[in-house]
Amino acid sequence: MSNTLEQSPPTEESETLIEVEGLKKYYGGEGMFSDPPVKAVDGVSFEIKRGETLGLVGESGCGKSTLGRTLLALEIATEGSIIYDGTDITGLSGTELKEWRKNAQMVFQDPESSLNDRMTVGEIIREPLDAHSWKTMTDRRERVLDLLSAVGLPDKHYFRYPHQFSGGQRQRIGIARALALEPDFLVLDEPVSALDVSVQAKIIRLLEDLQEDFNLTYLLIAHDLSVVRYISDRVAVMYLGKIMEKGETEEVFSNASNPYTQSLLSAIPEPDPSAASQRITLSGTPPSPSDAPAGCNLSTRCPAKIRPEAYADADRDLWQAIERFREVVRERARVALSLGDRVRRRFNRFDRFDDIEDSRADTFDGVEVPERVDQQIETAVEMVKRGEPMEAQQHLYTEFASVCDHERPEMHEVSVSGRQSYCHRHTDEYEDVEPVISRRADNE
Ligand SMILES: Nc1ncnc2c1ncn2[C@@H]1O[C@H](COP(=O)(O)OP(=O)(O)OP(=O)(O)O)[C@@H](O)[C@H]1O
Repeated sequence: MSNTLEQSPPTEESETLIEVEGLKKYYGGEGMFSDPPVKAVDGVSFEIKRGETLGLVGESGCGKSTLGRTLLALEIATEGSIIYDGTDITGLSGTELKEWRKNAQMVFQDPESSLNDRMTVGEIIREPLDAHSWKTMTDRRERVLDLLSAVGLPDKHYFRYPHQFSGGQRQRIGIARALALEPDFLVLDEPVSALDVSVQAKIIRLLEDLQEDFNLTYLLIAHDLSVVRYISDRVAVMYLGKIMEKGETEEVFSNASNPYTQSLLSAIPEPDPSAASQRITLSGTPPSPSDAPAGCNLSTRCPAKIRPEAYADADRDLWQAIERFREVVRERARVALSLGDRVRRRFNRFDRFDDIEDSRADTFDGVEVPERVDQQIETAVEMVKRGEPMEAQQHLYTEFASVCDHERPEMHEVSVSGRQSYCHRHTDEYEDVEPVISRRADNE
């Protein structure tokens, strides 16, 4: 690589480049009569050290891209701080923000749509330099040529158009453009997931080489856990806007502590079928980020959920049916009743929720239901039928809820290297995650 790409001489630097504290990004919900906000990122804290790669994993919709965009100040944080090299960037605006933006760039998932097909490759890579009036036109042209060579593309591509290239080449162009202003930090948002497997390996190698050459710091967002494991120094696992576990990559992959991480990792196919490990499934579907549970975010699906004393030894199928039924009632409680509904309710003529009987039959089909449970369910069903689903929800909550439903866990340190996990079970008061999950898998 030529001298024009050299970084400025090292100054006295702290080891941490980015420190995020209590960061939230909510969409909507500001108006008095508006729907509740979408809590895409809901209070996350972590740091990224200079020159390292932090992998960010989690199911689709858990808030990874929003977090990445907020770190680049492409979204305005709702709350919390992002200290970048000593400066809180959530307070920047105008020229200060424009100036700061040189430091941090994004590489997008889809090289098909992220490049402007009407511009030549040279213009695409040069655009950020033009926007920042970087040096002279001749310097800019030279820099683009250096960047092309840095990402493994020949000079002759300068005057071609993106549609003339393969997916891998287009991603190289995207990377060159992201590097144009000599950033220290890149958010790589699914940088290889749209590419063929053979091309993926080459792009990953390129990203590694560039990181070393320019001492780059990466946040790597990816759903392919093997890519994350390969390239990341540390990993953060997200679920419904929260970080559930974070720590050194190998530790998280080989010895996860959080029930969510364990479930996510158990879905990776085992290369050696004889060593088949247990698949840990989460029940139900993820709640909406505009209606997250009040306690632990995972409480509606957790395979290691703490149960109230009276149900500690309940059969797994029975417990899952109870949780599912609570979800059914919760859904009914979300339905806004019309004026007519409310009048009918007043005159005991309300029948809109009579189908709750069918839902109950479906949910408990084939499950042996003890009398105590049956009575509680019956009371709740009657309440729902009367048009009082919120009361039914509260009734079930009183009988079946635990600390997981009503209290947010804390981040607990779970290893000597400082790995942290967000779960009530990491306190002395409760049994550890592991034995609970395996006992429940054996159906107790
Ligand atoms: N501009 C927006 N306005 C409203 N809601 C949004 C906006 N952007 C994202 N969301 C919502 O925020 C939540 C998190 O979305 P986000 O794209 O960050 O998740 P993700 O983990 O990156 O998902 P994926 O892996 O599918 O890209 C989703 O429920 C999404 O619908």
